[in-house]
Amino acid sequence: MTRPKIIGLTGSIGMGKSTVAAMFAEAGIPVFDADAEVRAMQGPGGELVSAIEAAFPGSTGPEGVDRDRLGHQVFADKAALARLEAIVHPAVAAKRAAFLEQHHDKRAVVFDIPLLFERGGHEAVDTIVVVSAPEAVQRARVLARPGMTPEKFAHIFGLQLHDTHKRDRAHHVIDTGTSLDDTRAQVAALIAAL
Ligand SMILES: CC(C)(COP(=O)(O)OP(=O)(O)OC[C@H]1O[C@@H](n2cnc3c(N)ncnc32)[C@H](O)[C@@H]1O)[C@@H](O)C(=O)NCCC(=O)NCCS
Ligand SMILES: Nc1ncnc2c1ncn2[C@@H]1O[C@H](COP(=O)(O)OP(=O)(O)OP(=O)(O)O)[C@@H](O)[C@H]1O
Repeated sequence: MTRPKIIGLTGSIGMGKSTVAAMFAEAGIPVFDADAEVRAMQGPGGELVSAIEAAFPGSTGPEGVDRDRLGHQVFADKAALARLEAIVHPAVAAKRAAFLEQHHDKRAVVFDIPLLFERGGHEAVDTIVVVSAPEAVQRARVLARPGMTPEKFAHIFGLQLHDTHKRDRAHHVIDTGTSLDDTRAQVAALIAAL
């Protein structure tokens, strides 16, 4: 059976992955958004809410998981983060398989996966695209987000494979340190080349 070419899209915090994923979607390529799937499953009535409440008592409410609160708890505690990942990642993998099934007749799809290198999965894609920007740009973008602090950024930064290593292992790098138009042109050129 033929299947679509799978483009694995990844990049560290604030590098512009979601923005670039939206550019692929605009170009007509279906995008599996791992973060969005997680948010939906953690949202009101979401399928992971009760398992997360059981593992992290008090972390959920009528609106589902309180992500800010849970984030503060797990980003500074590797064992707690591993427990959360053990709940979340198998559910994401199931959604990804269903997405692939749904788009089995397409020529290409994008898997937007923040932790593609860190948690494996890069073997399961046909080509790896890393979004990257200078560290100062990354830092400025992230610190401009509501609720972000230098400490939280430092914790998350330390949990992720360094951008240099991601770029070394990429088949293609999209530079987001420039203008949005320039980035969109890079995405268009990449789609044409693939
Ligand atoms: C802990 C949670 C609730 C915090 O949510 P919050 O909205 O505050 O942060 P957000 O999800 O936007 O993440 C902020 C940054 O941290 C990164 N990040 C998220 N989870 C992880 C992780 N397990 N390891 C390393 N970095 C991570 C994201 O890629 C992003 O760059 C949420 O990140 C979560 O449920 N994480 C576990 C699931 C997971 O691994 N998701 C990412 C891949 S699917
Ligand atoms: N050339 C560019 N390419 C991509 N993003 C850009 C560019 N110039 C500015 N930005 C801005 O940088 C921010 C990147 O955020 P985005 O949510 O896409 O990052 P992310 O890598 O998905 O983050 P996270 O991993 O934390 O979820 C956006 O606010 C976007 O508008």
